[in-house]
Amino acid sequence: MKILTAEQLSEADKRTIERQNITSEELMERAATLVFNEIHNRLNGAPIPIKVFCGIGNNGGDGLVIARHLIQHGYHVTIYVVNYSDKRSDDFLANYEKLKSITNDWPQLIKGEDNFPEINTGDFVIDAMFGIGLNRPIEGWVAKLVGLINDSKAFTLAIDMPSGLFSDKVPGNDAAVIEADFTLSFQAPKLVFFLPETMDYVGDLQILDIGLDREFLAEIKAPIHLIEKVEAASLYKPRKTNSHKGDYGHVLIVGGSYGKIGSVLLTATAALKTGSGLCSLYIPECGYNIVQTGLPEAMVLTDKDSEQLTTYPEDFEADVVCFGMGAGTSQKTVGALEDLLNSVKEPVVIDADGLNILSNNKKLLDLLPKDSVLTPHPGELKRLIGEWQDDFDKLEKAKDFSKKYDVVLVIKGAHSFTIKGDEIYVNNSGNPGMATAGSGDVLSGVITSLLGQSYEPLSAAILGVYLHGRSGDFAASELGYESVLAGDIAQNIGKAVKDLFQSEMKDSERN
Ligand SMILES: NC(=O)C1=CN([C@@H]2O[C@H](COP(=O)(O)OP(=O)(O)OC[C@H]3O[C@@H](n4cnc5c(N)ncnc54)[C@H](O)[C@@H]3O)[C@@H](O)[C@H]2O)[C@H](O)CC1
Ligand SMILES: [K+]
Repeated sequence: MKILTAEQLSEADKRTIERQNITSEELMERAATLVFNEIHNRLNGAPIPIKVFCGIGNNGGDGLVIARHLIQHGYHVTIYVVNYSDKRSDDFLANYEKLKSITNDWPQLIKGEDNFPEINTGDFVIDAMFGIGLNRPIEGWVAKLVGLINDSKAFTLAIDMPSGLFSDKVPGNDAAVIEADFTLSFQAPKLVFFLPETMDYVGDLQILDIGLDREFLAEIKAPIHLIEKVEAASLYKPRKTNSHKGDYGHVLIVGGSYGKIGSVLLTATAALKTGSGLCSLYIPECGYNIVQTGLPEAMVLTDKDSEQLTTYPEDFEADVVCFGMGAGTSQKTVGALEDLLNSVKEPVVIDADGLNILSNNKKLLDLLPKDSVLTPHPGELKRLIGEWQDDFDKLEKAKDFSKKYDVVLVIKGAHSFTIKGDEIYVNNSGNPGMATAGSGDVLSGVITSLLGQSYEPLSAAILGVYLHGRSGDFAASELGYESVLAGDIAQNIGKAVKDLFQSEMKDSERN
């Protein structure tokens, strides 16, 4: 799904009005009615106090439409007009008028702190103050009202965007932003819903298809995509009936050191579970028995050093090589990576200590084969690309890095970001149970396996990240977040692959 900017959405709005020959008021009615349906489906007539806070623009107009439908269906609704300006939009005014025919309870006008209502924890708050039209931080008494809503701990549903959140920048420290429990957003997700600095304001997210012009949406150039099941499934390459293990790649996993042999075991397990035909490991001698016992399906070669990697087996023929997990950063292991990069011409996967070695020896970056996949977590990324001011700046620096070294970057996080040049793919599978030791080693194994199975590097990264998250979702639905171990993620890869072609999951599997 394309992630769009506020400008692109406003343009889509205009085109829709032209091409569908409808008024903007009709579009607002359509969008806000969909929101009402979602609320009604969930509340099912419950007599809880609903407080709708409407701005004076079109986000406020949406709020008025939602309130009208709620009142008509017998809900206990109080409407507040947050009068931060007297310049009301036409569609706001039209819907303000429409209220007259259905209720005698006129909206309460808030012009300052004196008009603030009491908000109780048990209230249901609808935030329709600002949407994509916010163009400067919320200030003064409106900011205080945002604080009052947040402090109330009332369940808060944000319409289109939590008020105070911009679509294209991170709000400053101490900025007033609604901390929504749920956000119902129109037509396309906005980037800030997925960035570490802003995602917490959004709560649970649902995108409503409000029927904006299909042709326009299909044509519009969007360098940022949200990756969900359909997008992941479109990358998948089915297996041929008439095939053998040689068709699915031979991966070589290079890593491990004394006390950290488990990492390579996890990577190798994940590679085999993702479908690699053959899996070999190159590890220090101390890991030989551990790997041979723990994973009989894998083949093992050992370095002459018993505790760390010092060389790379140059004439070993593998389809893809992965380097780094548990390897340590000793000078001898730097030499091993240098040997590897001097002998391998196909894209490699570099993770963990492999990334730390690259950060400490920047000249090695120039040896990376084109389209190699690097999978840093934020700490490793900082060492690679330097400090950033905020998440938008981070993405710019990451894009520059990807272009400079011609590599695919996977920035791991709650929503992992896969970056190649100017293209960004935001992953939407996974859960907090996956924040556990070895989870990244499993991811490297999945991506390496896909590369070995002839997936293009970018596709291998995007699909690998999605499958890894989805495997974690299956593990968490069975075990609970706290009990998910990295090995459980690897054990569920098969379910994640099968699930690519199954329709929506049952509620019991949802996290
Ligand atoms: N795009 C769609 O698919 C649809 C969107 N709808 C809704 O419309 C809003 C956007 O409405 P708009 O009137 O452009 O902006 P807002 O309501 O977000 O803001 C109103 C107005 O406020 C001024 N302003 C901006 N920042 C501040 C500030 N800090 N303090 C005071 N005033 C401020 C500015 O002039 C804005 O124009 C979208 O989010 C949807 O909810 C349609 O209803 C359906 C289709
Ligand atoms: K809002």
